[in-house]
Amino acid sequence: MTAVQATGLALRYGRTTALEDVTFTLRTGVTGLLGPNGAGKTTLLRIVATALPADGGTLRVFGHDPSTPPGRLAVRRLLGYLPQDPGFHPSFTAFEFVDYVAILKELTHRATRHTEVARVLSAVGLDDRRRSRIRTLSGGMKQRLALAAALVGDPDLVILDEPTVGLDPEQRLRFRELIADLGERKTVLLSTHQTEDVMSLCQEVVVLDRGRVRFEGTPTELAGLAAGRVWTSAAREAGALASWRTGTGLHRHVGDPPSGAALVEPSIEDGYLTLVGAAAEASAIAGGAR
Ligand SMILES: Nc1ncnc2c1ncn2[C@@H]1O[C@H](COP(=O)(O)OP(=O)(O)OP(=O)(O)O)[C@@H](O)[C@H]1O
Repeated sequence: MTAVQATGLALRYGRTTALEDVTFTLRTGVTGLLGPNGAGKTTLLRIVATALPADGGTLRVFGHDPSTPPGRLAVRRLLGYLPQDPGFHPSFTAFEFVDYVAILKELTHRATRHTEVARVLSAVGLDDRRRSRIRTLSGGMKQRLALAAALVGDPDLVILDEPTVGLDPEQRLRFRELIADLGERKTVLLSTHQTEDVMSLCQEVVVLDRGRVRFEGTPTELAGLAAGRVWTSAAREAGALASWRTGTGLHRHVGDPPSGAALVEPSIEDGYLTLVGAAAEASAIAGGAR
């Protein structure tokens, strides 16, 4: 079932074009949103989460149109959103904060609501900190608290803006399990800079670059963009789109391989670099030609 259909979305901040002609579809499962800094990911998530109206294009969330007040309300009832900078009241306890969000989400029956708040706090591993004041929590704990708030009420669409930032490896693993389970039943849109998150969690991936969709497909298809374009060698090679020294001491390169290069299996990161690196190179050439 189509959960979100975005067609030709556009948004400008003054003279900055943040999004242009953005079209994509989300269904049940986890979709990763990748893109360089400033690509427009947060802007897009805010639009889908009804926190920001688009300047152009159409958006349907479970058939509702968020550009109308009743449509917006209907979408908000089905939505959980973890923004990039969640605002916390530092003197609330963890429990009070999630309980407050649950009230806003119209969970009016006190006992049922409290059971639900306890459920999501437990799901993010904050059982033992439920009575702690938010100001006493670590950065990673606050991130998990924001995730709990996004999950309260079991929403059908969950939008997560860089949810793994600040999580330690164990918590990241736990987060992936939680989101993978959620993706069995719900629609999850997840913005991240971690290609590992995409590899281990996402059935679909959308790559944004400079406000435009550069790719929409599966993680395997994204990796496939770099097929025949990744190689290793003992020394750095100047002609590659991207090169880095790996832990083994070998240099890994993405780009046009020289003849006889030792080709290796591409990863999602290689596919992403092929896409974004090629676009950056093309715009540099276009800029240079002017
Ligand atoms: N409130 C704003 N006013 C003016 N320009 C903005 C505003 N918010 C974002 N921008 C600009 O819009 C573009 C897209 O920004 P956005 O935050 O959506 O990107 P992003 O992909 O989420 O980046 P990051 O990965 O760094 O979080 C950037 O050029 C940014 O500078």
